[in-house]
Amino acid sequence: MLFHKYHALGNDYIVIDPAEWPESSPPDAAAIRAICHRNFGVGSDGILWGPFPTEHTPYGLRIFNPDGSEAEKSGNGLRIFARYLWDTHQPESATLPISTLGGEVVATVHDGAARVTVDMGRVTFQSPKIPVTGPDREVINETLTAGDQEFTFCAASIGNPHCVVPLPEISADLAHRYGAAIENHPLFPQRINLQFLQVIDRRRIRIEIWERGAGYTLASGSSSSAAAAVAHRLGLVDDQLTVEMPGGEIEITIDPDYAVQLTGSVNRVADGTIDADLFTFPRLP
Ligand SMILES: N[C@@H](CCC[C@H](N)C(=O)O)C(=O)O
Repeated sequence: MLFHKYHALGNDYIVIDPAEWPESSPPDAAAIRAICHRNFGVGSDGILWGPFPTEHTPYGLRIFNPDGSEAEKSGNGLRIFARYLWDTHQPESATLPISTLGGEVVATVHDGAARVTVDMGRVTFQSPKIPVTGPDREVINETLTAGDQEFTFCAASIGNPHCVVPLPEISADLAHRYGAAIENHPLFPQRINLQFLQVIDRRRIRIEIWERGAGYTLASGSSSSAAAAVAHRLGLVDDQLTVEMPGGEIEITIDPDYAVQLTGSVNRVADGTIDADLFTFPRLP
């Protein structure tokens, strides 16, 4: 059972290639939780299962969170997967069409594979598409209560769902304190990824992230895309900007139709073998 570990700005993923796995289906939720566990497993912010052939591309990808749930899209997961394909599958072109549950995207590997760009698709703020409960509307500057605090938020989807909370100052502590309550808020029937957003200037924002199914992470590509698109929609930033996260920086371009392109580094960490003994531990905390 081979695995390949990469990180994109500290957002780490394990690639499991179906061609190297003993079963034809991906590991089940319990096995995913064990593999991703930071103490009892290999440790990662998720699992990338692919490539497998689809109707439109040889590069099908399924993305799993460390709690065993499946995500529609992941910006850093896609960038890592493109780098994995480049490292191991000898693709004819550095531009790779990849199919996810959240739609088809195109990734481009460049700078000797040190950096990867992904055309993430279009951001929508429309409630049924995210989804957010209540009437059909753009979810801009609404309020929610989490624990002891009321927040003004915007919601967006770029294939997967995001809640963006703009504030004058942000901290990792905010994400840790309110992340789980907002992820599981009744407004969001499929749960949600959360970003606290601080606008530095018209070309730079900072975010702190709480990911659905993963918790606090050092970086997130779809979160960067959603937060940048919200900041642009609110008129606070230009259409080209840098997103600062605890793990590093991503460059974003936003088209007039809110199609988002993101670029940043990807690093290869390790190739290894998962031992069957990992799955025998009776109960993970
Ligand atoms: N780290 C990712 C997002 C992964 C999926 C997310 N947790 C979800 O459930 O939607 C990224 O880089 O976009």
